[in-house]
Amino acid sequence: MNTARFAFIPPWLDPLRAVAVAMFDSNGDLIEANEGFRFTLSPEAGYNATQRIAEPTFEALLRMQPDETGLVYTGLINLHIGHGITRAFAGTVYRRNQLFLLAAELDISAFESLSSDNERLNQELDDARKQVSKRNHTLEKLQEEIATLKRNDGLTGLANLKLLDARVSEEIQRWERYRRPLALVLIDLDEFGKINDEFGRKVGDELLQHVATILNGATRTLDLVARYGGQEFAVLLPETNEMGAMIVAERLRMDLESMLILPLLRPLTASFGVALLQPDEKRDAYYARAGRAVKYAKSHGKNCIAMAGVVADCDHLYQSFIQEQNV
Ligand SMILES: Nc1nc2c(ncn2[C@@H]2O[C@H](COP(=O)(O)OP(=O)(O)OP(=O)(O)O)[C@@H](O)[C@H]2O)c(=O)[nH]1
Repeated sequence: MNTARFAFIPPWLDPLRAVAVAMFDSNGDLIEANEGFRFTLSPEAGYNATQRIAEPTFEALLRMQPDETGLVYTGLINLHIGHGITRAFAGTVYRRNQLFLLAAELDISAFESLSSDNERLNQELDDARKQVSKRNHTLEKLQEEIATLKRNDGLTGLANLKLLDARVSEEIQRWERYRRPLALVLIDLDEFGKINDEFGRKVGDELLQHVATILNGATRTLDLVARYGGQEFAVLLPETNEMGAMIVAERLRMDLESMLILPLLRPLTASFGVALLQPDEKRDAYYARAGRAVKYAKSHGKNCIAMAGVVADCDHLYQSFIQEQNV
C-alpha cells in the first residue's frame, strides 16, 4: 500500500472514520485507503479486495460495466473486517480503467442488529398480542356463559325472572312513548305438587322442561317466555291487544291439555292469568294483577284463562267468551 501522501483520495477524507474509502487495482491489491478504512478493517488479514470484499465479490465487480460517471455498483457492501467478522456497509464502487474506488459510506451493521432486535421484539409483541387476544376470547366466552347463566333459568333454559323484569321495564317505557299494547300471560301448572308426590321431583323437573319447550314453540321470537317461579311461567307479548293475548293463552292452554306426557296418565293443565298493561302501571303492580287473574282461574276450576280487570271486581273468566266467539 502507498504510505506516501494520497495520490487519489482527497486528504479531507482521510481522518473520517465513519467513511471507509479504499482504492484497489484490478488484482484487488490495495493502493490507497483512508483512516476510516484502516480503522474498520483489522490489518492482520491483509487488504486484498478479493479477500476483504465479501459481497458483491471482487470478481463480480470486475465483471460489472461502469456507467458514464464510472459508477460500477451502489448498495450493500459486506466487508470482512477481520477475526472472522463480516460487516455490512452502504457503499459505492467506481471504476476508472484498472482502478477501483470503494467508498463504504455508512456502517449499517449497528442498524441491522438494531433492526434484528426490533424484529425480535416485534415478534415477541405479536406473540403476546396473540396470547392476550386468545385469553380475551376465552374471557369473553366465559362472560357470555356467565351472562347467559344470569339471564336464564338453569332447569328450563328459559329467561329467568331477572331478565323478565328487565324486559317488562323496557316494554313499559316503550308503552309510555308509543302507547302500543302490551300483554302479560302468567301460567301456573295445575296440581303440580301431586305430580311431584306421585312420580318424584326428577319427573317433575322433566315435565317443567317439557312445558318450556311447548311454550317456546308456540310463541313468536318477539315474545319472551320466562320461568316466573317454581311451576309458574310467564309469556310477555309486546304489540298484543286483549284479543290477541287471549288467543295466545288459549292456544297454550290447549297445547298443554292435548299433550300426553308420559308418565302422566292425565293431561298436564295450567291456569292462566292475562293482563294488559294499564296507563301509569308499574311493573310489580302489573305482575300482581296478572297473578290475581291466575288465582281467579284457579278458583274457577283451573285449566282456564282469566283476564285481569283494572280492579279485582272486574277480573273475569274468558273461556265462555272464547266459546261464544268460536275462536
Ligand atoms: N319438580 C319440581 N317441582 C317444583 C319446582 N318448583 C316448584 N315445584 C313444585 O310445584 C308445586 C307447587 O305446589 P302448589 O303451589 O301447591 O301448587 P299445585 O300443586 O300446582 O296446585 P295448584 O296450583 O292449586 O293447582 C310444589 O310441590 C313445588 O314443590 C321445580 O323446580 N321442580
